[in-house]
Amino acid sequence: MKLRVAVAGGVTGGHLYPAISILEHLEKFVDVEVLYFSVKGKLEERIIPKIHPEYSLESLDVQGLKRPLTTYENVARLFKILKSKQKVLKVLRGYKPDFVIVTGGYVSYPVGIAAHKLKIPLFVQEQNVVPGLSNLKLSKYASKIFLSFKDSRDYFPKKLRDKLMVTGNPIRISSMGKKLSYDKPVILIIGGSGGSEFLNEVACKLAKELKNSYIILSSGGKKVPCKNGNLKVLNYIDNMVDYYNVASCVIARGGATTISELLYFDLPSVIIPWEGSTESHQLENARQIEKEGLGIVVKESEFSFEKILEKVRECVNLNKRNVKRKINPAEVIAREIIREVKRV
Ligand SMILES: CC(=O)N[C@H]1[C@@H](OP(=O)(O)OP(=O)(O)OC[C@H]2O[C@@H](n3ccc(=O)[nH]c3=O)[C@H](O)[C@@H]2O)O[C@H](CO)[C@@H](O)[C@@H]1O
Repeated sequence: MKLRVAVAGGVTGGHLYPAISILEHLEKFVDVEVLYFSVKGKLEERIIPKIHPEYSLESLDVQGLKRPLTTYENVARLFKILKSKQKVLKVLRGYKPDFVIVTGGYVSYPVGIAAHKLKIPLFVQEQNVVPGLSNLKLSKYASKIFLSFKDSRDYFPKKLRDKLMVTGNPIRISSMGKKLSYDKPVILIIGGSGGSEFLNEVACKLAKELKNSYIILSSGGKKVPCKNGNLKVLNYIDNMVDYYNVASCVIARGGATTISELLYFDLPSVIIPWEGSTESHQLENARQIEKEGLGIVVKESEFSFEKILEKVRECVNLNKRNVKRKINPAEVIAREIIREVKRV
């Protein structure tokens, strides 16, 4: 059986990697041909050609809506989204996918709406505890809505309850097959897929204090205000699993996909959610780490370096590693999609 699938979800790694993980798991069961709607100039246009050159990319010129939603600038942005819907409709009419998957972010909206208009089965996947606007709007057209956390159920209307499935967030971690090894504990600092200047500064201060550790920082290409022998700065890490494998402690923002990865790999962590995130959703994601007893959440507004230093020392000493194999939520989602598509 060969299935044609059209996908949207990107701009940030948090939306992109779950989509790729689902596609890779679908391929374990059936042949798939993939058309990916990307956003012009964004992360997916750099990553997909590198890891899946066989996917076709269809680039859309869209921008997300600013908050508060009632700003003048949003009129032009909304117009771009509606215009891109026409392009998506045309592409989907020609491509005739068997189904469409969206994993959120503003690019998902025109693609999901077009799928609904053309009566193509639509699957929505949400990473965050607090669902994103596009996914919420599209949920009423979806055949199934896959949720990462059960707390998300309350955000959807009661009449959609039957379509909701709590699966966990698909984990897509690339390995270079290269075993890294360090002779001191490794503290991995990731400011999400775009980096965080705030965490870059924290990394500098920690490197100065914790001489008996290596600090590895994914900086997102943002400014790092120091150079230090035990601080290794990478603009972007292509093989996260290799670094997760050697990390004793991870310091991160509250992006849902990073949080899910930390939970999946049972990595002790200190989470400092980005407070500018829409509806403070990063704080809600981060709380899941505390719920599982895997780490601690420190609010940026209550931040003090001394507190972080103390928490990082505790985190490095935790050494909690649950090596038992877990089922990747992507596998559950892939099986469910195939079951649904066969039913139609
Ligand atoms: C600024 C912004 O809009 N942030 C949102 C975005 O975050 P963002 O893209 O930062 O999302 P996450 O932290 O959830 O995920 C980042 C992903 O990129 C990967 N990675 C990261 C750094 C690196 O060097 N290499 C690498 O591969 C991580 O392993 C992870 O898979 O999507 C998340 C999931 O919807 C949301 O919760 C975040 O609030």
